[in-house]
Amino acid sequence: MSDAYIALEDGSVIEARCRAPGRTRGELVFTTAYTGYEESLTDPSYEEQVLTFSYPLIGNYGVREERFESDRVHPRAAVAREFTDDVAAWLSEAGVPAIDHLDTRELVTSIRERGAMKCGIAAGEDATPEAAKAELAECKSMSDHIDIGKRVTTVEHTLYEGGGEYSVALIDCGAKGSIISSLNERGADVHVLPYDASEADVQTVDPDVLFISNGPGDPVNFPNAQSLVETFTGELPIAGICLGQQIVARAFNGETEKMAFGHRGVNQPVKDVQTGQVIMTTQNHGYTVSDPGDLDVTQVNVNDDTAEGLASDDLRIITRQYHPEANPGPHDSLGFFDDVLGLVNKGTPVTAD
Ligand SMILES: NC(=O)CC[C@H](N)C(=O)O
Repeated sequence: MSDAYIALEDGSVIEARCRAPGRTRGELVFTTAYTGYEESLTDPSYEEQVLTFSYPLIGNYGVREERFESDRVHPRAAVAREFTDDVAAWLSEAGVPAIDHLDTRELVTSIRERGAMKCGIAAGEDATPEAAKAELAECKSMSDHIDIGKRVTTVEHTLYEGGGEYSVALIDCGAKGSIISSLNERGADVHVLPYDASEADVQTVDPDVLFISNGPGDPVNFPNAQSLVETFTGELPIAGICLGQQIVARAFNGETEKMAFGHRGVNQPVKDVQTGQVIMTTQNHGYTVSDPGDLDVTQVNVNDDTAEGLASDDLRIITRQYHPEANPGPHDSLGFFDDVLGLVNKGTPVTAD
């Protein structure tokens, strides 16, 4: 008798071992990253998702809080071939179900073939296949989580000081901590503002840059951040990462769409359209910019040609679909933060009339 089950949208129910008990549901996604489980498990972009690690052994270098990207675990559950006791204890304490001892190669293959699926999990002494199926029956699609921003944003304006050379207003749609520290390290004070901050809230901090963070779910569900971009275009340089790129694109008449299974890993090759240079990037997204609207596509994914970087030189706008802050992952793209702050000294654009 197993003590854990995961029920998938394709009708299958897979037996597993309980490593942290509980019942839950979410969109089943996978990451191919072989390191960085602490960063991924605390990345707010995974809210409402169940994270499967394709790398088989998760936890082999322990659990250290200084590597966390936020103050809590965000995926609703975690799945691996084998979790170490450290990770199992951490997730148990956090109240986040974890299951292992299942064939994650098979699971990842079926996500690749069918696309990200809804799933239900039951783990613990009283777990049954029926309980996992009952969770699945309650699972909403990612786009239907219309209030997802509220669950991951800061409640109030918080200042992270970085020396005061620049001032950045970061609209927190579920920001990773290392975006803040990457800006702090370059001399920028970062004012983290709630995802529903008003135009006046932004004006109050008198920023040099408006920055839209990463975050979970469908960019359609972040209309306030989109209207801030529309309001401050031309007035301030604007930057965005991941969900931030998608929101900025939508503000410029662009479109976003859901991908089959998304990009989640630390070895996604990205090519700069102008220079032809390829860098390795960290990614975690299930939506993509299908139409850049009035912005230029400056970088593309080498595997599938999707938009990885957008810009408008005149309007001082620069975004990335991948995670330049890495954590986990290669540091090829840290220069993005220098480029963003470099926009400040370019001065206000001359508007054509
Ligand atoms: N990391 C992110 O910001 C994720 C963006 C968005 N939630 C997506 O899945 O595409």
